[in-house]
Amino acid sequence: MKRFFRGFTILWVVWRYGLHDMVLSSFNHPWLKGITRVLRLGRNWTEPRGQRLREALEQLGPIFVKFGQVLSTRRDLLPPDIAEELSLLQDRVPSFDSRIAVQTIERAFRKPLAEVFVSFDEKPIASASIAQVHFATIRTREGTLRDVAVKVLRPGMLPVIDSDLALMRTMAELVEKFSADGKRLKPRQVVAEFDTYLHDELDLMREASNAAQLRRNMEGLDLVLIPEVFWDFCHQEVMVMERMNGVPINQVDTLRAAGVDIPKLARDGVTIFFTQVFRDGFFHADMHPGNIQVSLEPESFGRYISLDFGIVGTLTEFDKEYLAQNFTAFFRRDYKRVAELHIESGWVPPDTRVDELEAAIRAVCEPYFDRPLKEISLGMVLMRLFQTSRRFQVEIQPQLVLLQKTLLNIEGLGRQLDPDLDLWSTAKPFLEKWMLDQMGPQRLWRELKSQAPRYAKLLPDMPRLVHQYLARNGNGADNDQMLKELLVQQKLTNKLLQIIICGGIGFVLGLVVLQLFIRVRIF
Ligand SMILES: Nc1ncnc2c1ncn2[C@@H]1O[C@H](COP(=O)(O)OP(=O)(O)OP(=O)(O)O)[C@@H](O)[C@H]1O
Repeated sequence: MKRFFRGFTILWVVWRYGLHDMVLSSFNHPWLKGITRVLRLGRNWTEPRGQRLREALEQLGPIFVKFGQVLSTRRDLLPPDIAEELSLLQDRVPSFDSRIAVQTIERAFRKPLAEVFVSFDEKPIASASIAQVHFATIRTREGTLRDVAVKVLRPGMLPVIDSDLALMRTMAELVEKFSADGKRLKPRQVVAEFDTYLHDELDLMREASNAAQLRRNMEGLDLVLIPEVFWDFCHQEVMVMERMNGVPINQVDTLRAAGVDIPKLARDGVTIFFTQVFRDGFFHADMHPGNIQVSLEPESFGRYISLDFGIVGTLTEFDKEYLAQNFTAFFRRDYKRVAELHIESGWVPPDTRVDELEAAIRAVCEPYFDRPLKEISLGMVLMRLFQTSRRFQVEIQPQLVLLQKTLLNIEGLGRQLDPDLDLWSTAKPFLEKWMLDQMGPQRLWRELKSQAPRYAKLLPDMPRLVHQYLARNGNGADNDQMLKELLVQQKLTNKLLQIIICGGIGFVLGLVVLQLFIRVRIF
């Protein structure tokens, strides 16, 4: 019954903002076009379609607002006017009663609030659709007092999410079935991705583990602070972390007045992102200004503070290679290579013609070279590349779309701080290092090192294994014969080892020469 009323509300909002007109007019069945005309009832909407969609989503509540926010990042799928308008969506939701937050904490830890925290500020400092944040103080196992931020999930979200998602799935199926654009927009896939995203956000243990991993990865870099997670105080619905103290990144005047080197800050942002992408393959993917602050504390002055670890992206070696090779081929204007890379990846249907794909990529990328290098947006290049690839039925992996969206955020942020930021020059050393790392002796050494424990375990066992084998397979003449065979085999193995060592030395020398070549030619 509840779902019926919710469905009815959605239909009403859709009609009120004229969204049916937008959706139905794209449907290719004549009878649906007829219904559109009837439903229009002589009304005409003066506001742009993007604005109407945004207002409708705001009216439908936080889950739809989140959906719009996530959708706004899919610029590869949406027309620019809609994507732009959806990016203005903000989940301005009233905070929930702090008594409910306290109840959630007490239920999670099965003890009164006063036994969990030394002090707890009942007034939330931030509130969003899924969670709200309170400040508190804890006593750690070592007995020290620490100031913390406590993120508490909004209660009762799961049934609301599940019911709204069920309705979204039905709408997606309809759009996919009847709309002319249905196949291209992949609405069911988009809703499925959103489903995973929302359910992930509902598990704060997951967010806490993302934070811990990112903190470990960023330790040596000295450019960004990530709050420490206090695992003894974490639960699926409650996350307790070190309280950070910084100035939001968009308060540039405050930062400048405090003496922060703003152009360096812009470069550091790019460095952090590319380190996360190319070194770690694990990146913060929710880089909106609300989640980024800058420390003004003397011991960490001018360093970034990163918050909110609900969305992270992970990249495989294959993804990284795809990115690095595409970027470098793009900057050499080698569009044939870009097309070949897409075909080699196996994402393009086998009957695709390389020359057609190459021509399409050239048409998309070439206009960028009209601008100075510092004005080129890697995020835009990637987006155009994905859009072009889609026309050739290339399935772009979701993690790469997430990366492209984050790249756009980083670039936007970087250029807001320093309009002269040359993204390519800042990114180049990473790609260079990564490419050398992939082909160089370091890789060989790393592989050998990672296999070493296996050999270290096998070698001491060898005599025992040989003895066992001989014992099991009889004695006397048979054993003599077997020992002879073993000696022959050992000789062969020695020969083989000599060949491998010589070959290895030759290979390493070859790689060194190749590296020198890459240094000179590629970059
Ligand atoms: N460790 C922390 N120390 C200090 N303040 C924090 C900390 N974590 C979060 N906050 C504050 O709470 C706000 C909301 O936190 P966070 O972004 O993690 O919540 P959210 O519910 O995921 O919000 P949204 O989805 O809108 O980004 C932050 O913008 C920041 O002001």
